Amino acid sequence: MCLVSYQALKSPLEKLTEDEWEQFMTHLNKKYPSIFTGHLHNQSALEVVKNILVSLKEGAFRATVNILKNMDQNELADSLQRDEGGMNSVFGSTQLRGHFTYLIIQSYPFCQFCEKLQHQLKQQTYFLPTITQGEKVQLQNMYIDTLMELLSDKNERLGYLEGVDQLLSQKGVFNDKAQVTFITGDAGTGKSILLQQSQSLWSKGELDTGARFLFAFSCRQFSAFQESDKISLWDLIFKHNYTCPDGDMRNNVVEYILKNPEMAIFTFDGYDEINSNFDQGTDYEISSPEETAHPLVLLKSLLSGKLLNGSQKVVTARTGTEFLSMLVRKRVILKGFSIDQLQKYTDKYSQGNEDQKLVSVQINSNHLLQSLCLIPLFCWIVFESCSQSVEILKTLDHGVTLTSIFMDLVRAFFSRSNLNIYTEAGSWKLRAFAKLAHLGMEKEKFVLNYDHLSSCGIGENDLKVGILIPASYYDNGKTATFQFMHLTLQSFLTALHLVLEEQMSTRGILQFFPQLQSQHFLHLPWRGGSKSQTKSSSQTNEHHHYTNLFLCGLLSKQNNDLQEPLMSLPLLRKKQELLFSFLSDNVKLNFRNLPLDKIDDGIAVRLTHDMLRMLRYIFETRSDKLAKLAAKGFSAQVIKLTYCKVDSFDCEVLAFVLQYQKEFYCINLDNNNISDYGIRQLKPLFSNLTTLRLCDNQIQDEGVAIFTNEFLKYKALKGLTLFTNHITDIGAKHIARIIEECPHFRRLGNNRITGEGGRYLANAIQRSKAIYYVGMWGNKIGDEGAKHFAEAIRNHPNLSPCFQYLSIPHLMRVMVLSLFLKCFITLEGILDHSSIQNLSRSFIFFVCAFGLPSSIQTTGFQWGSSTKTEMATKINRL
Ligand SMILES: Nc1ncnc2c1ncn2[C@@H]1O[C@H](COP(=O)(O)OP(=O)(O)OP(=O)(O)O)[C@@H](O)[C@H]1O
Repeated sequence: MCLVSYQALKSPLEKLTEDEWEQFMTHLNKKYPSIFTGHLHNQSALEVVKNILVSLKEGAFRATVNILKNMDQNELADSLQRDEGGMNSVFGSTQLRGHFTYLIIQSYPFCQFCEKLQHQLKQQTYFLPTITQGEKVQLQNMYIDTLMELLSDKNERLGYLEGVDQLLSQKGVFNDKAQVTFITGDAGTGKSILLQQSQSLWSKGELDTGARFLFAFSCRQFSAFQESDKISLWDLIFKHNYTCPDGDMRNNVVEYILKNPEMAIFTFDGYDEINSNFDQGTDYEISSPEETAHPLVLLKSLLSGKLLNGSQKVVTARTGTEFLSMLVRKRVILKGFSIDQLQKYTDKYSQGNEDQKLVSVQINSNHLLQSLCLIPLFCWIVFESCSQSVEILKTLDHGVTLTSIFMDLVRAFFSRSNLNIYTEAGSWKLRAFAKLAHLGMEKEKFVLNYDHLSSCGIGENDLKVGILIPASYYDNGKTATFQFMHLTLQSFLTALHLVLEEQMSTRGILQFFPQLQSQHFLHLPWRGGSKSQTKSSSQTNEHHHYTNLFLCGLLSKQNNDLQEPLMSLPLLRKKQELLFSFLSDNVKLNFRNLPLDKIDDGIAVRLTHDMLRMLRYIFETRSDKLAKLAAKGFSAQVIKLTYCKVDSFDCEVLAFVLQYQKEFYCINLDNNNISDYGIRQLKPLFSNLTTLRLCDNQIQDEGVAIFTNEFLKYKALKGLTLFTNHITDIGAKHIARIIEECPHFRRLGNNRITGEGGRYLANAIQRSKAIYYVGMWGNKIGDEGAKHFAEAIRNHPNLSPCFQYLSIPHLMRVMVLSLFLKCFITLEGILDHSSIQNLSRSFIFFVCAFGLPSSIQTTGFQWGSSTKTEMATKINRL
């Protein structure tokens, strides 16, 4: 049986000619560079098939079929696919392949460990965390891709990963020499789950890599070691994480990895959680996996490539965590669910369960909740809490806040153990967990032992509440250790401790705000700074930011009913007043006298991500006074929040503060992630908006429909820029209405507008007397759309002779058509060096007929004299 499958893979390859074989090997090596580490040539089909099978296992057939298809060897690919289908149906794929892989393993002893590793990872990654007792949710049933954006080293956006399988592919690599794929994202955007999914894919041979070993670590593990601990890399791997008996097998694996380090992937989850108190000396690194050192030194040496140079590393961290940029090969930013992804998630969650269907309906009908749920963690909390208690479901009707959904989560945990936080026993237990969370947060300890637990009054029995989960696998179960079910839950309970603790000095509640506390930053010397350097608040501990946010929520007057049963009213008032006066001092300090810039749209004030965080604090308090105070600081014509990591929930925050800005103004939100939900939250601001900039923000047609209706109500809109979103012809129809009624410039480049949308827009342009600018590059309006545009600009009072921004092929078409229509246009389009190299004959004829365009604006490329010379040469060659 196994020989059949082996033959099945080998025989089509043997049918390739010599050239085709070379081609096959080139494709294989390009796609899976780590399958062959030595010479590619002169490998027999037997060797190649063995290697493909050992590396890609269950994915071997699919990979070979894809490569054959890419080579246009469709017949061979089809016959291979038929063979695979036949074998699957006759023998059952798992059994057959398992048996076959076993035979292969006999000739590669280290593969026994690979198999073991795969099996272990398969088990480790099988389930998703859940609070519902006894019920386990399979990752593959609940996993939904999130938005995984690729960024360059200069923060330029490079597009999105289409699936987790591409995580280690060449897509988005900007530094081939570096070895770390660095994934960042806000709390709960799914970094750990992304790793879990990629590990699961690897164990099934479905990750786009040929690596044979994957070792997964949680960075928390590194903080659990004592400062004096020293171990070798092999011990860290084989004794602490993945048991491999000493002797032949281990020697074999070690020898193989040493020879082929690129065959090993190391993943490190939660780099932001590394305890900063360790200082191992700036330059101390080791190069031998046999050498013993503190595990943090091992980590540092692995990431820098000093140790096992060439091995692949994947690191996840919260947004804003420092990391030495020269080590980064590829950067991925997780942005949570898109609207469609959220829909898929809620559909999956509510399958077959009536309560959960109700939650889904709630989410769909509550805009604020929808925005919150774009963060997978928050969505998960809402579903989990509501499945525990119908009471909680009812609370979603009222104003939902980040703090309230975490309070619901805690109540859900307690109700699971038939405890109520407002009874004496329940409140006592709640305080104990809150005290433990605070103890850990203060010491940056995320792995806690029995001593810590008992010092806070938590006994073994309390573990069944589920707030704490075992972390002992970090130490092979030798000592029992625990962690909070999610780090954000630890942040929330820490804030709760600050509020409830009577002994705590009132000043003590502000201890995690950077300005009042001696700054306690995450620090590894080689992260790119030194301990002595002063850092901005964005570099402070991310977990403290969440604690502060929850503190603001818990002390909000709106949440009085949450706290009142748990503490004395005078103490609550005292703490509320202190926080209020602290925040208002801060607002005065940070938002008054902000530097102003003069830009095209007027006098601009630029808000930073740190300021946005302060606004989030204010929003969580729901204090109108603070919001008014902050709004005073933005009395400029333009409020700029570009590249500020504004998401749809932040739009509610902005609306809450900017509602007090009564003058007309422009808001620039380019390059954020606000989506249609964000547009909905911004609705209260549209009456005062004269210009709205929303480039690259995941806007779809629904969002366009919302602001179109708003803008048409007030007719104050002058500028609207929307390039690089997901607007289709439906959105174009809405925008056509805006063009007719609010005639100023509109930028619509790089959307999904086709000929039909082109027609709506062109007709609107024709009717609009005052429009003077339309940007359309990067759409697909085609010849049909171009024809309508050419007609529209003929004799147009403002757009002739200035017509702009159609993508190059369309620009050509418009120009040629315009010539026929005898409409003279000035070329002012997107031209870069390569497009000039490829200038079409029609363009050259155009130039011959009319001379060089008088004004050419280019993207990142000036129409300089060398270009003109180049043009002249081309023309002379005609
Ligand atoms: N892609 C996803 N599909 C389905 N559920 C997800 C996904 N990503 C995250 N979740 C849900 O959100 C929860 C939190 O995700 P995760 O722990 O990965 O976030 P994180 O970004 O690592 O957070 P933190 O920075 O706080 O550690 C998961 O336990 C899971 O229930």
